[in-house]
Amino acid sequence: MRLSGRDLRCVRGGREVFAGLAFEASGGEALALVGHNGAGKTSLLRLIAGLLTPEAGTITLDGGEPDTPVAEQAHYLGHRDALKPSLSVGENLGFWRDFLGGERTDLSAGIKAVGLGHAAELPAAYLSAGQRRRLSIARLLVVRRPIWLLDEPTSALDVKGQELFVGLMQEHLARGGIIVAATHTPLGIPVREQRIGAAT
Ligand SMILES: Nc1ncnc2c1ncn2[C@@H]1O[C@H](COP(=O)(O)OP(=O)(O)OP(=O)(O)O)[C@@H](O)[C@H]1O
Repeated sequence: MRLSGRDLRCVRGGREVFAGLAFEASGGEALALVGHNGAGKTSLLRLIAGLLTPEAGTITLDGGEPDTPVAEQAHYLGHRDALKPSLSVGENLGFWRDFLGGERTDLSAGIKAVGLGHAAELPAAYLSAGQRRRLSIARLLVVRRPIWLLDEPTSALDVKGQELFVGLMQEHLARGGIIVAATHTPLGIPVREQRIGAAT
């Protein structure tokens, strides 16, 4: 499997963020997008996730589902944890599983995998920042998609949470998955760096 972008141009608020951008990531590989604040790392993740439309260029996934858009073969873990505060941890995860079209599998394994087994019944409104992030990460586990798009994924995670997430990323890569991450800090796994924008 290979995810690639060719000659991508991104414009936001009438301003060109980048142009002529190319990238490539193969199955089992993690690509770390690096660059200064405002260089366009989040914008590139959002282009791949189908949340922004490129002004030019193409994004393709060779070896994926040919009739399914790339965006629907990717998970996007953004800055904000999209949770419904009045729903419990388990209900939030169930909502996402159904929304993302996953099979109606047991959610408890996903909840336990991110260390939230003790909080499954708790409303999301009561979760700490790190717990919210853990719940968002559980989404990646309950619906399997080959591409993980991660925007500063370890922010808010404590050391234990970071170690746990490293293990989950390693498992994803070992299954032939692809990770593209925007990060200012090391991810904790081997990565290939892709610079966005000029070095400063
Ligand atoms: N909704 C928006 N409307 C207009 N411009 C935007 C919008 N969102 C982002 N931008 C601009 O697009 C540019 C790229 O932003 P982006 O968030 O992709 O950068 P980044 O490399 O992820 O930065 P950081 O390291 O600070 O997270 C910035 O100049 C930003 O101001």
